[in-house]
Order: sequence, then structure tokens, then C-alpha cells
Amino acid sequence: MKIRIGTRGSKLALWQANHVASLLEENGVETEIVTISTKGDKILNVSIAKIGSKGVFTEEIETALAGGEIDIAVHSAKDMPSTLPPGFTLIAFTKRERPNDVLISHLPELDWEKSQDEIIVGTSSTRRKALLKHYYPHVKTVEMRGNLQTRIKKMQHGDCHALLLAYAGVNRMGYNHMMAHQFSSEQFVPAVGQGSIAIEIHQQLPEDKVDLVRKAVNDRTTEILLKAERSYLERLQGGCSIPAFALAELEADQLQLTAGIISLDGQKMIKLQQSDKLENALTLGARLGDTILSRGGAAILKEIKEKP
Ligand SMILES: NCc1[nH]cc(CCC(=O)O)c1CC(=O)O
Repeated sequence: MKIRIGTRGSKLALWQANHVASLLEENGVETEIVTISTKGDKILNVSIAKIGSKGVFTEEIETALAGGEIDIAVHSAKDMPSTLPPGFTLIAFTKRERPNDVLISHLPELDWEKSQDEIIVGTSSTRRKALLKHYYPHVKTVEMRGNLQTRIKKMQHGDCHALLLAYAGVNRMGYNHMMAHQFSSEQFVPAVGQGSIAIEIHQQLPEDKVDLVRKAVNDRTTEILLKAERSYLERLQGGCSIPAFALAELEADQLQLTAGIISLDGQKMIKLQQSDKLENALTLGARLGDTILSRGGAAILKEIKEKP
């Protein structure tokens, strides 16, 4: 049997698609990679938060899934909205690697925490901007869009001193030598799904192909962790553009979910932790979402929506 894999064309996306292809091929499945360009790839001069619509990196790929041109789509789990359009589901998640954020810089002498000088960090993530304002108010941020390679070029041209990125992407692209600082996931709680790769399908995909893909690609533990995180995000009714964060971890045989939301100016942060049994991943996420909404989260979301 052959599985046609749809992906965006950035180097990170292609790395991820190739990773999934090798997992399938190790299981004796033939693969073909089909590259698809999305709105998020084409519009580079506007921040994702401003493009506004959910799924800016997924729409064209979903059209190909629905049309049967591809069997599965490979995405960074983080880029997937909590609610997919009707007919689409995520059927597998690769084993999550380190979920934390890192600072990378081309300046070897950058001692970023001690520096008395003004430091400019490139990022377009509302979560990262707000967390920087919260913990490191002396740091300035500049908008930074485009794929990793484009961002690094912009940094080297002087747009910023450092970039705030996911460890996973930096590691996949081989930029570890530029890491200037690693944030702990307790301080900079990651975005929902960060560090894992998700497989999306349209419901028309035959059962035997679904089983094959799940068997070769899915990591059961990661799937449970992301279920809890995504259920939290769903309660907040947000995609990757709201400054929310969540990280689920296994503690003994319990699921521990740390989640929250932060105002865009970094002033108000709500961050809570709850635990439950593994089989209650969905209700854990939903319950923590409700708690966070009622303890000020709803007000923060309202403020963000009303911001011109
Ligand atoms: N929004 C872009 C995006 N989507 C996934 C990753 C990194 C890889 C991952 O989290 O799995 C990145 C880049 C970044 O945030 O640094």
C-alpha cells in the first residue's frame, strides 16, 4: 500500500514530512510526499494574529485531503486549531521531543540575562511576546515572520539580536549551535502541542490506511498529553494566535496539566495546575479551561478580542 503525504514546502515542514515518511517506510509502507503552498506561507508581511482566521497553514492542505489528492497531512501539532473543520480529524501524534522555547542568536557574546544593553528579540507569537514582557521587561520585541531560515537571515541582517523559537524546530533544522538560552517549560509554558507532529486526515480515508498510519506513527503517551492540552485550548475557543499555553506531563501514573493565559502586555497571567487519571485527559483539559476562564481568563480573552 502507498500513502501520499501532504505537507507545506518549508524546510521544517519537509523535515517533518520526511520523518513521518521514514516511520511509515520502517513499517513497510510506500510513501510519496506532495508539497502544498498555504496562505500562511504566502502572506509574510502580516503577523498570523492579524491574518486572523484559524488554520492559515492548513486550509489548502485540507482541500487536498478532501479531494483525495493526498491520504494524510503532516503538520506541527502546535499549528493545528483546537477544532478542525467538519470531516477532518487528527489520527496520530509523533513522540513529543523537548517542548520548551529557546533563544537563538548569531552573536556569540550575547549574555542575554545579564546584559545591560537593550536587547531586541524577534518573535511574532503573542504568547512569547507577553511572557517576555512579564519576565524580562527590559527586552524589546520585533515582529518576525517567515520560515526559520528567513528569520535567521533577518536576524543576521540586524533586525534583532536573538530569536525566540521552539527547541523542536531549532533542533530539527540543526541550529543547536546558535542556542543562547533555554527557557524552562515551567517559566515559559509552551504552546499547546509544541514539539509533536500531528497527522490529519479526511474522514473518507479507508480504515485500513488509518490503522496503518496509527500503528507506524502514533505515540500513545503523546496522544494522551495532547488530548488534554487541546481540550484546554478548545475551552478557550482559540487557535495558535491567542497567548494561551498548556503543557501536560506524566507524573507517576497521573496526568498533570499546567495551563494558563497571559494578557498581551504581560501584566496579568493566570496559570494553574490540575491532575487526573490518564483516561480523563479530555475532562481534565476542559475542567482546567473552565477554571482558568472563570478566574480571569475570560476577561483577558475579551480584552484581546476588543483590541483594535
Ligand atoms: N508557528 C510556527 C511553528 N510551528 C511549529 C514550530 C516548531 C516545531 C514544533 O513546535 O513542533 C514552529 C516554529 C517555532 O515556533 O519556533
